Amino acid sequence: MALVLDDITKCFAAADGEGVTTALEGVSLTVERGEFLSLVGPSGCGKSTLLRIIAGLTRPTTGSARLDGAPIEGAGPDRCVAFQRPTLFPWLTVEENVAFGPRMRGERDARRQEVLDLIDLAGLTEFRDSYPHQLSGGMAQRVELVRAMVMEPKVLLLDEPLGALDAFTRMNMQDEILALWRRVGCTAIMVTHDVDEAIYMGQSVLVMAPHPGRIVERLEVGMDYPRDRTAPEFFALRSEVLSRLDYASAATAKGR
Ligand SMILES: Nc1ncnc2c1ncn2[C@@H]1O[C@H](COP(=O)(O)OP(=O)(O)OP(=O)(O)O)[C@@H](O)[C@H]1O
Repeated sequence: MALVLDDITKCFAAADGEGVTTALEGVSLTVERGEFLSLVGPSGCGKSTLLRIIAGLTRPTTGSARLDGAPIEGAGPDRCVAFQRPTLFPWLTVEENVAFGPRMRGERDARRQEVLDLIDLAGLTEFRDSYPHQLSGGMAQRVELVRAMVMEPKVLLLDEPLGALDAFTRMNMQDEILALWRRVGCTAIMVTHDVDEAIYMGQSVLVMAPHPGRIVERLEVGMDYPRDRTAPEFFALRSEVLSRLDYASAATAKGR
């Protein structure tokens, strides 16, 4: 079974109060269980709207979204979102933040070892008793990810999770996210503005265009992990994604 989006359209009232913004039109997509999909496209092409529909935070205007055959009708513990700006509870320690979900489910004691293991895997054991304000941006982002993963979601939605980090931390975090993804075995869908990151991490890269928001192309990466960013296949794929994005940017200019 899989995540299946079927001919989704999403319209909003336009910001000027007149007319309609078609954030998504005719979006059909199947993501197999355990797959890692990267999503790239110019600003306004509907990436976040697509994630929000999968998360169940927004309903499509027409079309349907299903996970393992069941319609997505609202938020649920089988889908977790990790945001660019960590949304940690400032009054809880790292361990308490990660254990928050299990605690709410009445599983705090039963899942304690899992919580500690994930904290360890994210390299945060030393900071288990620290508070969010004592962490660097990269560490806080790792806690955000681990906090989502400990819920063992079927689908992990990553909305530009590394956008706020410096280039060096970002590259390390890409490897850490991949390690966590493999460990948890969930489906991952990640929005990014960074083409290299999309290719380095995703098994496929979905390129979108705006006006109306739609899928232009789905490119299979077909390289083993860990990927070599300097390999000729990597360069070739980057050119391919960039040329599709050029097409998408031309659509942006036309829509303005
Ligand atoms: N709640 C809303 N009300 C009205 N219009 C909206 C709403 N949410 C999104 N839109 C519009 O839908 C379109 C797609 O927005 P969305 O945020 O999904 O794009 P995006 O690709 O994630 O952009 P970015 O890369 O800048 O985050 C945009 O034109 C946006 O203005």
